[in-house]
Amino acid sequence: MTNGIPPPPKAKGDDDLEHGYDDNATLVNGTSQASNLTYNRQARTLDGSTIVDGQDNTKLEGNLASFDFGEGVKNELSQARVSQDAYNHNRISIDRLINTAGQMIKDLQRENNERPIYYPTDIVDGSSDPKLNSSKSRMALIRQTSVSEKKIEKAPVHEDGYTFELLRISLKIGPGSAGVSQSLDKSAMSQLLNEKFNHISRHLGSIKDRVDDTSSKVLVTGDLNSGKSAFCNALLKRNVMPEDQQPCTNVFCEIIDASYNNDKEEVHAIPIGKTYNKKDERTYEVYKLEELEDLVYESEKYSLLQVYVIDNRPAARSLLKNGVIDVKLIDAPGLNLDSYHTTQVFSRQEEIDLVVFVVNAENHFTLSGREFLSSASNDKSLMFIVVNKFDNIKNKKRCQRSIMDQINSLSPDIHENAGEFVHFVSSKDVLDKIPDGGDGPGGNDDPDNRDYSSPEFDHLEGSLRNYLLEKRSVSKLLPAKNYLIKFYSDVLELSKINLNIYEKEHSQKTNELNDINPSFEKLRNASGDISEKINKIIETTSSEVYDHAKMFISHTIDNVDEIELGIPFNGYASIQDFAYKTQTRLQQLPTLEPSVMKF
Ligand SMILES: Nc1nc2c(ncn2[C@@H]2O[C@H](COP(=O)(O)OP(=O)(O)OP(=O)(O)O)[C@@H](O)[C@H]2O)c(=O)[nH]1
Repeated sequence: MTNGIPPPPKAKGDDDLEHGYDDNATLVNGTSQASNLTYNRQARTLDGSTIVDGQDNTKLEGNLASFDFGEGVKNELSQARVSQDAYNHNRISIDRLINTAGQMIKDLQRENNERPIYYPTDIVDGSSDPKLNSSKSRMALIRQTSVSEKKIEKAPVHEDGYTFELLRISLKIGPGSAGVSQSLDKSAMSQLLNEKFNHISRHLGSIKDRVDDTSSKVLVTGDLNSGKSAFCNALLKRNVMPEDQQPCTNVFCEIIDASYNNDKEEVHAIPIGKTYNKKDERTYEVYKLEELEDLVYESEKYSLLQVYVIDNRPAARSLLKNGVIDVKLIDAPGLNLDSYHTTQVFSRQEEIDLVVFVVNAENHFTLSGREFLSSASNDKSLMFIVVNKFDNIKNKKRCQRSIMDQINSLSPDIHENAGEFVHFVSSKDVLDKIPDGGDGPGGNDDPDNRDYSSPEFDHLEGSLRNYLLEKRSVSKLLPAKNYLIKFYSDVLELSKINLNIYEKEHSQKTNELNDINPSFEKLRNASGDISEKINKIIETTSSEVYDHAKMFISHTIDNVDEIELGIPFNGYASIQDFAYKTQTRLQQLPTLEPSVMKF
């Protein structure tokens, strides 16, 4: 077979890595923590009745005993629902905190532009560690820890012992240059701080995308004919994928909820060499769902089939789309020499949250299955093992014991948590109970009156949902939480430092004010006296001027008829002319003129 696969999708944090941002460690840590997950939930490892006769396999007994298919399993789905609610609650809280952080950054930047925020530059020399002082010892350390020299650079520590993480401003400090930072003026520091804020803001945006992303990919792989397609159908409660006794699925099939395709059920076949872009019809060919039967053989032509199906189940039961975790199932071709490498590469993609390995209960682990399991990358080492066709097995206990022994030698981690990760099921039994059409658009299924119940399969589904939720919490919510903790502690520390400085400045200014207060009081009193005197002078002067002017005007008015103006009065007909001439004459009188001008 020549199965080509699309290039592994770019991890969402790659952009940040390309830009050399220092906070990717948070995200990388988050991811790596996922690989260290141990699943020791009480409910799964309770000791109880033994269904295996093993002698030295007490752990196995415990794990298998945890296959409690009685009352406990009946609640598996509702437990998953509770976990989903809890996850959703945490996701919403983190979402809100991201929004608040974004707003806080805007406020800080506004403040920083109006009045530069103080950033502590009294940095203790980070190279003071004697281990790092000589070049010889530095090299030894590098060799010993096999990390790059860059990674062992120490973060600058501030005087009060706090180390900024996200708001760390890397200033070149080395022996003999301890004063470099002090020489940076306030505005240069505030600019550097603004750049930091911008970067954090961008990073918060990408974290938000990750937190809001509800899609999860589950790769279903396993030996040829082990029942991978039947298992996918059993999960979907619907016969979507073609099944056959002969090798059948040769092309990777990604099963997605039809809501991602305008609620249309169809298959998008992506020719080898093309990269799928749903918006660009030149990158794929469209087929009807019924044509899937033929398409799955076309491995020479297609690298991937995007299968859009409608899942009519209520959101809480739907695996493909329930708003908390929307699962995309990938039905892989059976493992053989041709497909082995391709499947390995596929399983390592960052997007794949979980690998489900389907084993045929009749054959146990084949060579390729054993190889796949033992060489699984660290991150995907915790995979689900579905031992299918268990209905065909007569001596079930012997089969279980033998397969568990194989698992123990291949992956002790999985064996340790077998109750969660190993499932003995019959996909056929589940499918046999589904009415024709299942939950598809033409299905005659009444979602409220179904009886698909298969305790083993319900348990498997519940474990699967729980694992995806926990994995998600670790790979998406935890890094976001860590980042937010760092952000808020940095901002808190910066605020404390600034508050401290402003309080100091405040008390210094208050002291200065207290010092100059007596002189100020003296001056104020003196100025009060002076202004009183000035007022008095103004008052007496005005009243004198007023009296004098009044007296002068009265005198002039009293004597106006005594002044010979020499203007004849020619009767009332020409009184206007007489008045005008009199006024002109009066103005010309030398004695009156100065007083008229003055007032
Ligand atoms: N008895 C029984 N038969 C099953 C079960 N699951 C699948 N089968 C049958 O096994 C055969 C192979 O099933 P598929 O689902 O096509 O297997 P597959 O692993 O997808 O096959 P390839 O993709 O070709 O590797 C079919 O005839 C199924 O009906 C099961 O749980 N019990």
